[in-house]
Amino acid sequence: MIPTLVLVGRPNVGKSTLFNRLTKTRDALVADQPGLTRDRHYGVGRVGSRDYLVVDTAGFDPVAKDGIMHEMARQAEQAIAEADVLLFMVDGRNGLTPHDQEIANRLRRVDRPVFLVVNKGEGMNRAVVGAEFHALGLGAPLVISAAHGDGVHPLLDEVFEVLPPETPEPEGDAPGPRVAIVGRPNVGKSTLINTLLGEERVIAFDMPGTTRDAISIPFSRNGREYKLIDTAGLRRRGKVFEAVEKFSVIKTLQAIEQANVVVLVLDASQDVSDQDAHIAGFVLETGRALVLAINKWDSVDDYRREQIKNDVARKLPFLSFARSHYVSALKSQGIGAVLNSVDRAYAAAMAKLSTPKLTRLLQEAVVKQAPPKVRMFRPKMRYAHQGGSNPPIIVIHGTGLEGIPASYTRYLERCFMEAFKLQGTPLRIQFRSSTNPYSDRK
Ligand SMILES: Nc1nc2c(ncn2[C@@H]2O[C@H](COP(=O)(O)OP(=O)(O)OP(=O)(O)O)[C@@H](O)[C@H]2O)c(=O)[nH]1
Ligand SMILES: Nc1nc2c(ncn2[C@@H]2O[C@H](COP(=O)(O)OP(=O)(O)OP(=O)(O)O)[C@@H](O)[C@H]2O)c(=O)[nH]1
Repeated sequence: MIPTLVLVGRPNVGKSTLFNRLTKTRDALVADQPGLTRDRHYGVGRVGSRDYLVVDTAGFDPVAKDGIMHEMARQAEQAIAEADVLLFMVDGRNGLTPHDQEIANRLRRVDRPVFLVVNKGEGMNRAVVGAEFHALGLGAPLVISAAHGDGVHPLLDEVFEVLPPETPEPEGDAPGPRVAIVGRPNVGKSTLINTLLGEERVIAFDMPGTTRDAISIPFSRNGREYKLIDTAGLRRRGKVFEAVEKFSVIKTLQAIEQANVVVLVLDASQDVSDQDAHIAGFVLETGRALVLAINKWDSVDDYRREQIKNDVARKLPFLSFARSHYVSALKSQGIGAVLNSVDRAYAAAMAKLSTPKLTRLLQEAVVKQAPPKVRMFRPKMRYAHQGGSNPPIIVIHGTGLEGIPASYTRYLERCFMEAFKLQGTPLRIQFRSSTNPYSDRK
């Protein structure tokens, strides 16, 4: 399971600066997508081969009793409860404040590793800056500069030191794609899961009391196998499944990370909300294959149906690669079609793209439309090969590729998607430029 790092600290200590730095690595993989707004509080990052989730609990105030501050505190509490590691940030220039003390008191009761991170330490003597924070009783202060990046890698090294080593995917246990059913509260996820699992043969199911970070539930339908990733701690009660935990953004994001294919459930009776858009944006960032299920179709009239179709197209334009289905989880309508699209999206996500075909398509695409000149030079693309699956990654080699605009990258994406008929998965293009223009002339 992807580990979760949660940033806490009073306002202005530099949490969002560190958040941006910790999530920059993976962001860079997603070409600028029109309409995509990122959730500034949840992100993914990678160091070496390890992925992690980062949560910024901006505005966390442990003493707020009501109002918006109270609501934010509640969310921060949930994040703290679900964290694998807490990064408690303080401001090395401002020194220790009573507010820091309060947060420290709260964090001392947490049974998870807490790292005391002293920010804004650039150009200062680390031992001196850190000294007064020893008094917080949260271990040795780690002095960093989030703005400049100093000390951030050593911090991550220490974090990964205390985390359990990466467990390989439990492959081989059951065949078929891992599917995550996600969406904001009340859109009908549990109903959909019950429709899927209730009717179908559930091959095996772990009963209560099993591990916290289980579990995928294998099931089969029409002779095909799937593994449903459990986002809410499902428990079987009689014939139906019940979620033991309430909606959790962190669990949702972890499920997306673990999935091969995500089914994003939207509620046809409601407009697309920021929360829908943020979950959708996260799916795109992780590169998972995607199917849209617009649920509660039974409850809306024709006028509303047109409205919601337009709303989805307008607010989630970056999901146009995914197939949409209009379903009723309650009445079990349209569910088979969703699973057919899951199969297709999975096949596309895992497609094998041959080097000769990729290179030929690349050359054809360039002939049809050459990349724009960057300063004086026209980028030269020589060949392409596949660099990964789920999402398929196409690596293009050549010279002068650094300045290729996102719009041209999207043009190439479209060419490849059409030629290989890749429906339901995003595609990533990476450029490898040789600095020496002669080096790859054989
Ligand atoms: N000198 C210095 N300033 C920094 C550093 N990191 C952040 N800052 C500055 O500190 C201020 C607050 O940074 P933010 O990242 O917005 O702080 P925050 O903790 O997210 O604040 P809230 O969103 O209010 O919770 C900004 O003006 C940053 O430019 C650093 O490493 N050194
Ligand atoms: N009319 C109609 N109602 C539905 C449909 N699917 C779900 N509902 C209703 O929507 C409500 C929420 O459904 P849930 O399945 O609990 O939604 P959820 O997304 O799991 O909600 P959380 O557990 O809060 O995340 C319930 O009252 C369902 O009966 C549908 O296809 N049509």
